[in-house]
Order: sequence, then C-alpha cells, then structure tokens
Amino acid sequence: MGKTFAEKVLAEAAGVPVTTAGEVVNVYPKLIMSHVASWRCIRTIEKMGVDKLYDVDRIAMVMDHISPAQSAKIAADHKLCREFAKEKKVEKFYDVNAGIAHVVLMEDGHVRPGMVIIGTDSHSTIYGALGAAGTGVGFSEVTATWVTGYLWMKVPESIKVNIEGPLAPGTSAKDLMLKLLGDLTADGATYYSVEFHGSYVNGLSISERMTLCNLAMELGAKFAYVRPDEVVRDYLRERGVYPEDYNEIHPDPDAEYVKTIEVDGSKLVPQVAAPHTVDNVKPIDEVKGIKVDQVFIGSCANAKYEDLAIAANVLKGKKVAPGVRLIVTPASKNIMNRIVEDGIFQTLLESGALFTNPGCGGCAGDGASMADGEVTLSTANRNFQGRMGSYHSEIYLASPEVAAATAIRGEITDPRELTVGEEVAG
Ligand SMILES: CC(C)[C@H](C(=O)O)[C@@H](O)C(=O)O
Ligand code: SF4
Repeated sequence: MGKTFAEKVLAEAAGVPVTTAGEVVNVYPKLIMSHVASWRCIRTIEKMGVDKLYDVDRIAMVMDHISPAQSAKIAADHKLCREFAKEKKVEKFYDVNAGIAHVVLMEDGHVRPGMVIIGTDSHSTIYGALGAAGTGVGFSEVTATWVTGYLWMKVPESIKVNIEGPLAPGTSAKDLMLKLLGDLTADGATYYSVEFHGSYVNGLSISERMTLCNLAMELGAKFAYVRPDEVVRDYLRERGVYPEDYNEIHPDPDAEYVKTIEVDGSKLVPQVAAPHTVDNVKPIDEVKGIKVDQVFIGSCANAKYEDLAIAANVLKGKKVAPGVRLIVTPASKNIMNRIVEDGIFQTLLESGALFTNPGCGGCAGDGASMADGEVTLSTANRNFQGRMGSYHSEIYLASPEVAAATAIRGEITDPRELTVGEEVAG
C-alpha cells in the first residue's frame, strides 16, 4: 500500500524509512514559528534556567497579533521578544511592521515544500499551500522544541478532497471551504491530514491554495496539502529559492485515505457562515439582505494581494453604503506596497474604505470592534461570539467578492447580482 503525504513527510522529518498513520514519531521541524506568544516561550525558558537554544536558524518570530501595541502590557511583550531576538541572534525576527506571520514567512521564502513546520498559531496549516506540513501547537511545545530541537507527533490519517474545476462564476476557494465546513462540520477533519486534489487545484494560484489550507484548520485538520507544481516552483524561484533547496513530497497514487470527498466546483454558489460558528454555513440566498454595520477585509485567510484586487474590482467607481464602515487590513507590508503601487489602494480608498496597518488587526479583536447589536461581514476564518468586540454582536464570514458587494449595498449581497444590475443600470 502506498503512502500519504503525511506519512511521507513525517518519515522524512523523523529520519526513519517509513511511518504509518497512528504511529508516534519524534520530528525535527524545519521551521518553528511563534508570534506575539513568543513572550510566553521566553519566560518559560527563563523559569527553566535554560539559556541555549537548539538551532536558532529554525526559529521565526513575528509580531503580528495586536500590533503595533495598544497597551503597556503588549508593548512590554513586544519589547521582550525584540530584545530576546537580538540577544539570541534570531534572524527571522519580524517586528510590528511586517504583517501576518503566515503570509510574511511564505512571501519571504522561508516556507518550502516537504518541510514540517510548527507554529504557535492554529492556522499554520496554511503552509500546505506550498506543499509543507504546517500545524499549530501550544507555546509550551514551541518552547520545548526551541530547546530540544524535536517534537513528538502522531502520524495522522488522511482525507482526500477531490475538487473538479473550474469553479462557478462569483465563487472562489473561500466559498468552497465554507461549503465543506457546512457539509462536514467544524470537527469534520479533526486530526486528519487533508489533501486537496483534482483538476481545480492543478495550476491554482498560491493565494487560493493558501485560503484552502488556511480554512482546513477550521475543519480541525492537522495538516493541509496541495501537491507542489510549477506554480509553487515559480513562486519560490521569485524568492530566490530553487528546486535544489527543497524536497517535494507527493503522496503515492495508491495511498490509503479514510475518506474521499468529491466536490463539483461548477455547482458552487457563494457561501456565508452565519453567527456564531464557522460551520453554520448557508448559501447566500438564505442570508442576503441582512443589514451590516461593518465589512472587514482582512486576515490570513483573505487579505492577500489577489483578495484585495478582487474587492477593488467590485468597488471600482462605486461607494461604500452610507453608515457602513469598510475596514481593510492587508495581510502584509509587501501587499500594502503592491496595492499602493498599482492603484488598488487608491481605488478602495476612493470607494470609502478605511485602511489599517498590515497584521491580524480586527481578526484578532484589535480594532474593528463592534458595539452591542452590530453586525460585521468579514473575510476572516472565524466568527466566534465576541471575537470582534461586543459579545452581543454578530460576524458573518464570506469571500472578498461578497464582502465588497455587501459594503456597496450595506446588506449581505450576492456579487453576481450586483455586477449584472450595475452593468444594466450602467
Ligand atoms: C492567537 C492565536 C493563538 C489564535 C490561533 O491559534 O489561531 C489566533 O490567531 C486566531 O486566529 O484565533
Ligand atoms: S489573521 Fe486572524 S486567523 Fe490569521 S493568525 Fe491572525 S488572528 Fe489568527
């Protein structure tokens, strides 16, 4: 019987010839990411009286949640991390101006096919977009790995998702993942490695692969994976990383999956996750017309360059509805630079958007907060009660296209209707 991606990647990371789902292996992760929670790791090793880190080159620290600091406590956490990184010579240290860790580390070529990557953030599954095995762990696991170099892991079983494309007009990877969440529930893939296959993912943009793999976390996935191809190789080449710098891992054609899910992309319609769980998903027809106070285009799920370009395309020459706050938080400084250079920034600004600095921003409850009774339509990946301010507010999740259309009308809007209507009215 052949081997899945998870079985192969963990065998390599553990330095053993083969592994089988269910086995426990001692893994040497190639990249250890921590965000602002790094301060906890630092305090822990201080308490343990440990001074020496196993391999500083594998450590990446990114100050993305709640940045710049909005309180003395957070400022002190950032300061501690900054000083620690300097003292220990952590070269992959990104300060408050860089953006969201996941996006920044991919943009800078630190994420490569075949790597096992752990991070103090659940959405580390996103690294599967480049064929890496990323997974979120606690800060204590990261601390232990800083010091010992290794972390044990149970080899997960795998689920195969076969997506036949192209997707129906007006839909994207976000709609696809929301639909899967609705069908499988938020625990539908708990501790499974989710492999995306099928004609839709062949040649798919990195941006859309990131959305697939990011949202796989909301299904409970341990890893997510899209097979690396020329799109991945080109993305890395642009970053000075060449095929000889990494080892692509592909599952065997006869690998064993606990389940195979078939998705027909041509039948997809825009999807929305209604409050307060990610799997409370409805086709847009069931929620359209619901009034919103705010639209948030941000997060590691959907604030990439392509996402902002899609939103700008919908909003070009149009205005945000009176009384609605459209808050745009680009995922990284690089993305901010690109949109400033090519006019997307200006287009969104003219439509009435308010920009905040790159980072997690409102997605991590920092800014973009709501008062009692308010409603936000967000491009993020979580709509838990109270995540964006008041416990008595509501978050709907959708794609950037739905978000932009919703900002124009001030109510949840099917972008396919808006385009047709506007053109006719034209
Ligand atoms: C703060 C962090 C631990 C958390 C996560 O792990 O995902 C956050 O990024 C989130 O999206 O809720
Ligand atoms: S952008 Fe949101 S989902 Fe992504 S890491 Fe930050 S807080 Fe978590």
